[in-house]
Amino acid sequence: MGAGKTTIGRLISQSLGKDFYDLDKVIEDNAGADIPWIFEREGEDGFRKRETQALASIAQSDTGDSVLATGGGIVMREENREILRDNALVVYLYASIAQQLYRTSKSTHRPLLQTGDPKATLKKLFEVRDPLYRDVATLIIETDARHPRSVANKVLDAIKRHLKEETTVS
Ligand SMILES: Nc1ncnc2c1ncn2[C@@H]1O[C@H](COP(=O)(O)OP(=O)(O)OP(=O)(O)O)[C@@H](O)[C@H]1O
Ligand SMILES: O=C(O)C1=C[C@@H](O)[C@@H](O)[C@H](O)C1
Ligand SMILES: [Mg+2]
Repeated sequence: MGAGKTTIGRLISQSLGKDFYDLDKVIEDNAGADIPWIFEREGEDGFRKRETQALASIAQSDTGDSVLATGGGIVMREENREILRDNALVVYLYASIAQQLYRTSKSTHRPLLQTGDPKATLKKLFEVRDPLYRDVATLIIETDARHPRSVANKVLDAIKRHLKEETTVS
Protein backbone atom coordinates (compact mmCIF):
# COMPACT_ATOMS: atom_id res chain seq x y z
CA MET A 1 0.00 0.00 0.00
CA GLY A 2 1.28 3.43 -0.96
CA ALA A 3 3.97 2.04 -3.26
CA GLY A 4 2.38 4.04 -6.08
CA LYS A 5 0.73 1.31 -8.18
CA THR A 6 -2.31 3.42 -9.07
CA THR A 7 -0.34 6.62 -9.65
CA ILE A 8 2.54 5.08 -11.62
CA GLY A 9 0.30 2.61 -13.49
CA ARG A 10 -1.82 5.45 -14.84
CA LEU A 11 1.25 7.46 -15.92
CA ILE A 12 2.71 4.41 -17.69
CA SER A 13 -0.54 3.66 -19.53
CA GLN A 14 -0.65 7.27 -20.77
CA SER A 15 2.95 7.11 -22.00
CA LEU A 16 2.31 3.81 -23.79
CA GLY A 17 -1.13 4.84 -25.11
CA LYS A 18 -2.67 1.74 -23.50
CA ASP A 19 -5.88 1.22 -21.54
CA PHE A 20 -5.52 1.46 -17.76
CA TYR A 21 -7.35 -0.61 -15.15
CA ASP A 22 -7.09 -0.13 -11.42
CA LEU A 23 -8.25 -3.41 -9.88
CA ASP A 24 -9.54 -1.72 -6.69
CA LYS A 25 -11.71 0.55 -8.86
CA VAL A 26 -12.95 -2.41 -10.95
CA ILE A 27 -13.92 -4.24 -7.72
CA GLU A 28 -15.74 -1.14 -6.45
CA ASP A 29 -17.58 -0.66 -9.76
CA ASN A 30 -18.61 -4.35 -9.86
CA ALA A 31 -19.82 -4.22 -6.25
CA GLY A 32 -21.48 -0.81 -6.52
CA ALA A 33 -19.81 -0.04 -3.20
CA ASP A 34 -16.45 1.20 -1.97
CA ILE A 35 -13.66 -0.89 -0.42
CA PRO A 36 -14.32 0.14 3.22
CA TRP A 37 -17.99 -0.91 2.75
CA ILE A 38 -16.96 -4.29 1.26
CA PHE A 39 -14.55 -4.98 4.16
CA GLU A 40 -17.19 -3.95 6.70
CA ARG A 41 -19.98 -6.12 5.24
CA GLU A 42 -18.06 -9.09 3.82
CA GLY A 43 -14.75 -9.05 5.71
CA GLU A 44 -11.33 -9.37 4.10
CA ASP A 45 -12.29 -12.81 2.78
CA GLY A 46 -15.25 -11.38 0.84
CA PHE A 47 -12.98 -8.70 -0.60
CA ARG A 48 -10.35 -11.28 -1.65
CA LYS A 49 -13.02 -13.33 -3.48
CA ARG A 50 -14.11 -10.25 -5.39
CA GLU A 51 -10.45 -9.40 -6.10
CA THR A 52 -9.75 -12.83 -7.62
CA GLN A 53 -12.95 -12.70 -9.71
CA ALA A 54 -12.04 -9.26 -11.06
CA LEU A 55 -8.45 -10.27 -11.86
CA ALA A 56 -9.52 -13.51 -13.59
CA SER A 57 -12.14 -11.70 -15.61
CA ILE A 58 -9.67 -9.04 -16.83
CA ALA A 59 -7.08 -11.72 -17.67
CA GLN A 60 -9.68 -13.62 -19.70
CA SER A 61 -11.17 -10.69 -21.55
CA ASP A 62 -8.19 -8.41 -22.05
CA THR A 63 -6.23 -8.47 -25.27
CA GLY A 64 -2.99 -8.33 -23.34
CA ASP A 65 -2.46 -4.76 -24.32
CA SER A 66 -3.20 -2.80 -21.17
CA VAL A 67 -1.72 -1.64 -17.88
CA LEU A 68 -3.22 -3.02 -14.65
CA ALA A 69 -2.57 -1.62 -11.16
CA THR A 70 -3.52 -4.25 -8.58
CA GLY A 71 -4.21 -3.83 -4.89
CA GLY A 72 -1.32 -4.52 -2.51
CA GLY A 73 -2.79 -7.82 -1.32
CA ILE A 74 -3.11 -9.43 -4.75
CA VAL A 75 -0.18 -11.75 -4.08
CA MET A 76 -1.84 -13.36 -1.04
CA ARG A 77 -3.60 -16.02 -3.14
CA GLU A 78 -1.63 -18.53 -5.19
CA GLU A 79 -4.31 -18.47 -7.91
CA ASN A 80 -3.78 -14.72 -8.31
CA ARG A 81 -0.03 -15.17 -8.52
CA GLU A 82 -0.52 -17.80 -11.20
CA ILE A 83 -2.77 -15.50 -13.25
CA LEU A 84 -0.20 -12.70 -12.99
CA ARG A 85 2.73 -14.96 -13.93
CA ASP A 86 0.85 -16.41 -16.91
CA ASN A 87 -0.58 -13.19 -18.30
CA ALA A 88 1.56 -10.21 -17.44
CA LEU A 89 4.88 -8.53 -17.26
CA VAL A 90 4.77 -7.83 -13.51
CA VAL A 91 6.49 -4.80 -11.98
CA TYR A 92 7.06 -4.77 -8.22
CA LEU A 93 7.20 -1.15 -7.05
CA TYR A 94 9.30 -1.26 -3.90
CA ALA A 95 8.72 1.36 -1.20
CA SER A 96 10.20 1.41 2.30
CA ILE A 97 7.81 1.18 5.23
CA ALA A 98 8.58 4.82 6.12
CA GLN A 99 7.54 5.93 2.61
CA GLN A 100 4.45 3.72 2.65
CA LEU A 101 3.44 5.19 6.00
CA TYR A 102 3.94 8.74 4.77
CA ARG A 103 2.07 8.17 1.50
CA THR A 104 -0.91 6.41 3.09
CA SER A 105 -1.26 8.67 6.11
CA LYS A 106 -3.70 11.14 4.51
CA SER A 107 -6.25 8.54 3.41
CA THR A 108 -8.76 6.53 5.43
CA HIS A 109 -9.66 4.42 2.39
CA ARG A 110 -7.48 1.42 3.29
CA PRO A 111 -9.32 -0.68 5.91
CA LEU A 112 -6.25 -2.77 6.81
CA LEU A 113 -4.45 0.39 7.96
CA GLN A 114 -7.27 1.64 10.19
CA THR A 115 -5.47 0.24 13.23
CA GLY A 116 -3.84 1.86 16.24
CA ASP A 117 -0.39 1.18 14.81
CA PRO A 118 -0.35 1.36 10.98
CA LYS A 119 3.47 1.23 10.97
CA ALA A 120 3.45 -2.18 12.72
CA THR A 121 0.73 -3.37 10.32
CA LEU A 122 2.75 -2.29 7.27
CA LYS A 123 5.82 -4.03 8.69
CA LYS A 124 3.93 -7.31 9.21
CA LEU A 125 2.41 -7.14 5.73
CA PHE A 126 5.81 -6.40 4.22
CA GLU A 127 7.40 -9.44 5.86
CA VAL A 128 4.74 -11.75 4.44
CA ARG A 129 4.33 -10.10 1.06
CA ASP A 130 7.82 -9.01 -0.03
CA PRO A 131 8.92 -12.60 -0.90
CA LEU A 132 5.63 -13.12 -2.78
CA TYR A 133 6.06 -9.91 -4.80
CA ARG A 134 9.60 -11.01 -5.66
CA ASP A 135 8.29 -14.43 -6.66
CA VAL A 136 5.90 -13.02 -9.30
CA ALA A 137 7.87 -9.93 -10.37
CA THR A 138 9.49 -9.66 -13.78
CA LEU A 139 11.06 -6.34 -12.72
CA ILE A 140 11.66 -4.69 -9.34
CA ILE A 141 11.76 -0.90 -9.19
CA GLU A 142 12.79 1.18 -6.16
CA THR A 143 10.42 4.16 -5.66
CA ASP A 144 11.76 5.95 -2.55
CA ALA A 145 12.95 9.55 -2.96
CA ARG A 146 11.61 9.74 -6.48
CA HIS A 147 8.87 11.83 -8.01
CA PRO A 148 6.05 9.75 -9.61
CA ARG A 149 7.02 10.86 -13.15
CA SER A 150 10.61 9.80 -12.51
CA VAL A 151 9.46 6.39 -11.19
CA ALA A 152 7.24 5.95 -14.26
CA ASN A 153 10.18 6.73 -16.58
CA LYS A 154 12.36 4.27 -14.68
CA VAL A 155 9.70 1.56 -15.13
CA LEU A 156 9.32 2.35 -18.84
CA ASP A 157 13.11 2.15 -19.36
CA ALA A 158 13.32 -1.15 -17.46
CA ILE A 159 10.46 -2.64 -19.53
CA LYS A 160 12.12 -1.57 -22.80
CA ARG A 161 15.45 -3.06 -21.70
CA HIS A 162 13.74 -6.27 -20.60
CA LEU A 163 11.86 -6.68 -23.90
CA LYS A 164 15.02 -5.96 -25.88
CA GLU A 165 16.99 -8.59 -23.92
CA GLU A 166 14.19 -11.14 -24.45
CA THR A 167 14.27 -10.48 -28.19
CA THR A 168 18.04 -10.79 -28.31
CA VAL A 169 18.06 -14.08 -26.39
CA SER A 170 15.30 -15.80 -28.39
N1 LIG B 1 7.02 8.13 -6.05
C1 LIG B 1 6.17 8.80 -5.26
N2 LIG B 1 6.62 9.85 -4.56
C2 LIG B 1 5.79 10.53 -3.75
N3 LIG B 1 4.47 10.26 -3.58
C3 LIG B 1 3.98 9.24 -4.27
C4 LIG B 1 4.79 8.45 -5.15
N4 LIG B 1 4.02 7.49 -5.68
C5 LIG B 1 2.77 7.67 -5.18
N5 LIG B 1 2.74 8.72 -4.35
C6 LIG B 1 1.58 9.23 -3.58
O1 LIG B 1 1.31 8.23 -2.57
C7 LIG B 1 -0.11 8.09 -2.40
C8 LIG B 1 -0.45 6.61 -2.60
O2 LIG B 1 -0.18 6.23 -3.96
P1 LIG B 1 -1.06 5.16 -4.73
O3 LIG B 1 -2.51 5.31 -4.36
O4 LIG B 1 -0.70 5.27 -6.16
O5 LIG B 1 -0.52 3.81 -4.08
P2 LIG B 1 -0.99 2.31 -4.34
O6 LIG B 1 0.24 1.49 -4.44
O7 LIG B 1 -1.93 2.28 -5.49
O8 LIG B 1 -1.76 1.91 -2.99
P3 LIG B 1 -2.85 0.74 -2.76
O9 LIG B 1 -2.11 -0.56 -2.55
O10 LIG B 1 -3.56 1.13 -1.51
O11 LIG B 1 -3.75 0.69 -3.96
C9 LIG B 1 -0.78 9.02 -3.41
O12 LIG B 1 -1.16 10.20 -2.73
C10 LIG B 1 0.31 9.33 -4.42
O13 LIG B 1 0.17 10.61 -4.98
O1 LIG C 1 -2.74 -4.23 0.67
C1 LIG C 1 -3.94 -4.62 0.72
O2 LIG C 1 -4.26 -5.72 1.19
C2 LIG C 1 -4.97 -3.75 0.15
C3 LIG C 1 -4.59 -2.70 -0.65
C4 LIG C 1 -5.57 -1.83 -1.33
O3 LIG C 1 -5.08 -1.52 -2.62
C5 LIG C 1 -6.93 -2.50 -1.43
O4 LIG C 1 -6.90 -3.54 -2.37
C6 LIG C 1 -7.37 -3.00 -0.08
O5 LIG C 1 -7.46 -1.91 0.79
C7 LIG C 1 -6.39 -4.06 0.46
MG1 LIG D 1 -3.89 1.63 -5.70
